[in-house]
Amino acid sequence: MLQTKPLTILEQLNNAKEHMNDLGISQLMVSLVEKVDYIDPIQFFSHFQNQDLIRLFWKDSEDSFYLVGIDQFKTIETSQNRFDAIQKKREELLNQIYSPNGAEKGTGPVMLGGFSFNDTIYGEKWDSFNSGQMIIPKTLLTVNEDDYYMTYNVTLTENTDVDELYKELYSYKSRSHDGKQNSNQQLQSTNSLDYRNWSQLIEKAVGSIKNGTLGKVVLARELEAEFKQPININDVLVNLVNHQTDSFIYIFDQGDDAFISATPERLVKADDNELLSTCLAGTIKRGETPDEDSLLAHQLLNDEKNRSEHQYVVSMIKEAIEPLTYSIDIPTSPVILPLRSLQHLYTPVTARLKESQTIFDLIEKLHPTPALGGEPRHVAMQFIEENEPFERGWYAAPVGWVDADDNGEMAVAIRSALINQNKATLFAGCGIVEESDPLAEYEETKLKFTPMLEALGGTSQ
Ligand SMILES: C=C(O[C@H]1C=CC=C(C(=O)O)[C@@H]1O)C(=O)O
Ligand SMILES: [Mg+2]
Repeated sequence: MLQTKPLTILEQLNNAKEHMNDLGISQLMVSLVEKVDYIDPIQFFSHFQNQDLIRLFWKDSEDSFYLVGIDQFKTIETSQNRFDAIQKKREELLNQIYSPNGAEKGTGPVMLGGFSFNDTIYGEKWDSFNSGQMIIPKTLLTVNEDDYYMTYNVTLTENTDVDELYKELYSYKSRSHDGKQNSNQQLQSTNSLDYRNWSQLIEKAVGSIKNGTLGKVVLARELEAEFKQPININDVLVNLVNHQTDSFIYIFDQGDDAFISATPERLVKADDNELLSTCLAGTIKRGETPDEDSLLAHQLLNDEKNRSEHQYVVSMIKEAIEPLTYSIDIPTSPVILPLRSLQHLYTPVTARLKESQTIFDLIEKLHPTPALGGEPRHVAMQFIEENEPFERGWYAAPVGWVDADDNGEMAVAIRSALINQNKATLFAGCGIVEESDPLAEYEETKLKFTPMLEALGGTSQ
């Protein structure tokens, strides 16, 4: 077969301008894609610090797929009915964007963003976050295994000078960047819900479980940490990439406020009509030695309380997905997913989707799973809203990306932090079932704070 040479960006721009003239319109949004040589995604992200630009970062849990989005080309936001509203606005927007290159997965008018845990979001801390925020960046780097792509999203008008615009697209290459590192970050203080209040909260939940109102509920606490110097997001990213290798890494950096997560939990991945989801619930620490480690793993696999926490998630995901699929594959028992400082019970879910559902339909069905909310879902959500003494914001909510062909992936933003200057608010929660003991659950949240606290430069809690 005759292989045609891919068009250069300049050729694509000229073609798009011609296309616009042919259509007789005065303005056209265009998504241009080119295959490029190796670019380090972490360095690329870091390059744009201190430029007042929104920066978005995504790494998948296999360490094989990265997206780095810089600046906003188009942003869609919602304050209510978040999944449905975003999907409708997205469709409208995509219909107007001309993508002359049949795009590779994760290139072209890709949207990156996230949602809040609840349908609405409140509180000063979360002022610059909406209940749904998806962004098509101006410039996007896509790394898929060994393939590298740049996407440029632009608006052409009658007056656009294509040669000028072409130069502008590449101007980022010559901008200098501030590579200063805060290697000696020092934690000054931390503040979180004290144990007495925590244990009252857990006892209340266990009471509701015993009287049959609830099956399971996930309760969390926030930890406010203050550092000596402003937190350097680039440093945090490097720490997370180095230490949380089996996690998704997600950053939504708006300059003054950044939300960061290094989460092992996938909500949903849509790859053509193949669906992947993950049941992750049930936790124990890692051992100091390989022997202790496997003893702990064995203990976790055979622990009734943790198995019950896990089973709620498996049953709910199965029930939610089954009607949408031709076939679904869920192993009958979980395996261990070891992370750097803790290990989880893990059951992968694979399914073949019946018809093309958008990733937002799937999120709507799945969020929140009983790994983040509880069972029954509405009762658990209400219990959380009435009893947890803080606003979850984007904690435990879907974050990720979707391309124009509906390929995409959403993780659940646990092991996360909201960062503002020298302050960070960290979040960690745990699944409460009938056998839950407040002290053990408190220790579990401590374990879950550790990776992010260490990445921020602190070590103690
Ligand atoms: C809610 C969190 O973890 C969930 C995910 C894995 C294991 C969990 C657990 O064992 O309790 C939680 O359900 C969190 O880290 O904030
Ligand atoms: Mg647990």
